[in-house]
Amino acid sequence: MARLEQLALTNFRCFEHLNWALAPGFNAVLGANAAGKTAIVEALWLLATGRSFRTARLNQVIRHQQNQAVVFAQVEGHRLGWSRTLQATTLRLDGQSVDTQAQLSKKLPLQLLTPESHRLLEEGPRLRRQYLDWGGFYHFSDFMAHWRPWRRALKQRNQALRLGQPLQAVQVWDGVLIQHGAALDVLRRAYLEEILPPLQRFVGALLPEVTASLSVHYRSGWRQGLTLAEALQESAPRDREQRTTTVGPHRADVRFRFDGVDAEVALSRGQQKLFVCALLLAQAKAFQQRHGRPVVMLIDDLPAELDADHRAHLLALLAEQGIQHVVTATDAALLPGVEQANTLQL
Ligand SMILES: Nc1ncnc2c1ncn2[C@@H]1O[C@H](COP(=O)(O)OP(=O)(O)OP(=O)(O)O)[C@@H](O)[C@H]1O
Repeated sequence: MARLEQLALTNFRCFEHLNWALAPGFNAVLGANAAGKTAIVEALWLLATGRSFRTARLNQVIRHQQNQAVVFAQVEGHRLGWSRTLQATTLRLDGQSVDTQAQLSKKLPLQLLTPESHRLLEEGPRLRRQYLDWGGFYHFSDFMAHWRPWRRALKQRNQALRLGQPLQAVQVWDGVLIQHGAALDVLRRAYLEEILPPLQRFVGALLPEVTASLSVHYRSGWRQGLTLAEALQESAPRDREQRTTTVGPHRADVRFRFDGVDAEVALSRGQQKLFVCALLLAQAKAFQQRHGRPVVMLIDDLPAELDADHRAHLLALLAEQGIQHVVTATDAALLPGVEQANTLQL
């Protein structure tokens, strides 16, 4: 069972030292405002993804007047470490330095729900692509073998366009871009097809009052009916004019509709949050089916915008799916079933 066993923080945000042993199921973090609940969720997310959902400037996580923040976790016996000095980030796995974030991410499949999670539906496609690529990364062993060269080629091509280099210097990247970009598109489509049945089931369970039928609309990032090669050919004059690559998997999107109406319009804010839960649970299910072990789910400020019944329902679903979860709240009374949880009181 995928299990986060221990978390230790040193000079991370408001914590000088924190050491917490986690339980396999329900873990609750309780504390007043500014006690550091979100900091705990942030630390785990940093370890698993290399990114903070609060800031792009990672130095901010270093405790004031200190010069290094360290996050350590034990996951299924593996020791994962992330540390940040004012100059650099260092990653460690089982005592050895590692070069890529992906090596840590593979060991700690985390999902995150925060009071901002409805942005997945409301904002532009970037977060929805991240959602898709979280899936691709864990679901297909060759995903990174396509993603890395594709991303590098895209960066170089955009650089050539930005510098106004001759057509030849731009198109020299097209072969790699097309080969790996088209492969990514196939994987993203395949992943969506796989998560649709569990998504429909979880929507039924969490939003029983919604009778409208759900449909998923994927867009590759280039005009339908064209291959990526044809689309790049067609967009060449526009790319030169805009000095960037205007078509490709970096422009992909996926939209969710209920009876043809976009989810962010058809659903209330609370329902949107539950729908995002269903999206995460569908991924968790696909992960479990593929790897035979569950993900770990982080829920920061569960009470925000969910009423008591829906909170209870969501927690029951997580328990039923065998998903280890870390849930924060200001008050124990807001977390149904908290008596059975492993609780960290800040
Ligand atoms: N680099 C830092 N060094 C020291 N303290 C910090 C640092 N960054 C943030 N803090 C403090 O850490 C505290 C914890 O904030 P955090 O947002 O994690 O708390 P929280 O329990 O999630 O609060 P809320 O319930 O209000 O969302 C805040 O008081 C903040 O000012």
